[in-house]
Amino acid sequence: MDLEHSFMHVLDELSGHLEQFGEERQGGEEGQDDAELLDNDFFAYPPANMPQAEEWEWQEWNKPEIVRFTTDPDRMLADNVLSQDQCDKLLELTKHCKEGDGYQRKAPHTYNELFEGLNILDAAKKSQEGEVVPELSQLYVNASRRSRDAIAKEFNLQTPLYFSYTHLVCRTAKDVVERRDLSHPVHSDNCILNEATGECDKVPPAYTWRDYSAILYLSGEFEGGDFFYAHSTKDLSPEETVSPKCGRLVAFSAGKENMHGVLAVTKGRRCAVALWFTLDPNHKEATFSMAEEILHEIKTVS
Ligand SMILES: O=C(O)CCC(=O)C(=O)O
Ligand SMILES: [Fe+2]
Repeated sequence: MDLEHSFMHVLDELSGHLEQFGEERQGGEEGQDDAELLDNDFFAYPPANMPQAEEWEWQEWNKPEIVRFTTDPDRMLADNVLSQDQCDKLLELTKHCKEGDGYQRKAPHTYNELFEGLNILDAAKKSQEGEVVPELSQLYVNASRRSRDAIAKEFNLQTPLYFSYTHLVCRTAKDVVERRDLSHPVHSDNCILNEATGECDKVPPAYTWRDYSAILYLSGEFEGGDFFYAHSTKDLSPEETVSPKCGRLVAFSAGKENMHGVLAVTKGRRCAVALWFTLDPNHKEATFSMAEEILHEIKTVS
């Protein structure tokens, strides 16, 4: 076992034991200093008094790198959250995305691109029906959890961060020569912007319970499609742009302090896992646990 793997092994054990609160931690590889491992580890989060993931397959995962903390404490960016192989597998899963999925109301996306999605429960159900290899849906779950844990740790959250909606999405350029539109107009994820006044009202039909948002990108093999933060609710021009690439996670608090959008995807297909989180247990995504249960059942039966 190399160092990275033995390290992950120790954490694997640890996560299992933390789950049963108060239980003594066991094991650790011979010759390694546990305290040091914990100090150095990106995933010493969540602390013992918070809910832990049930089955967490650490071994496959690289250690992510926080590459940039902008001057804004409400924003983070991490690379290496997924390996190339994991991105490729999730891209394989995007073949099951459905056009327009996830938007009952008028979708905000441009007509000049095809928008497709697959939510976490539909992915698990497809595995149950034998349409999708279970490993792919499990990877979708694990990648989402890993993103959630990274965000909670980096934003130093003291209460649990719950999934509120999880969506594997792709935006594919159509054959349109001149584009002046955005792939996704500037918006906030929990309030409705009134462009005339610059007010962003945190009232229904906005998803007012969303506290944090994240996008985990699966590739950079397309043209256009940069994510950007706008200056403010009154100046929607890009302040800071981020180019998607495999394993890059962008995350931010979901309010008006982080107005954001996506530049036009002018060529190719841009896929990502879009994640929204809440601190309010009443708005916890029930479908996430349902997906986990289905996948657990599949594993137990097979
Ligand atoms: O895909 C992205 O980079 C951002 C998408 C977004 O902001 C959203 O779906 O609310
Ligand atoms: Fe958004």
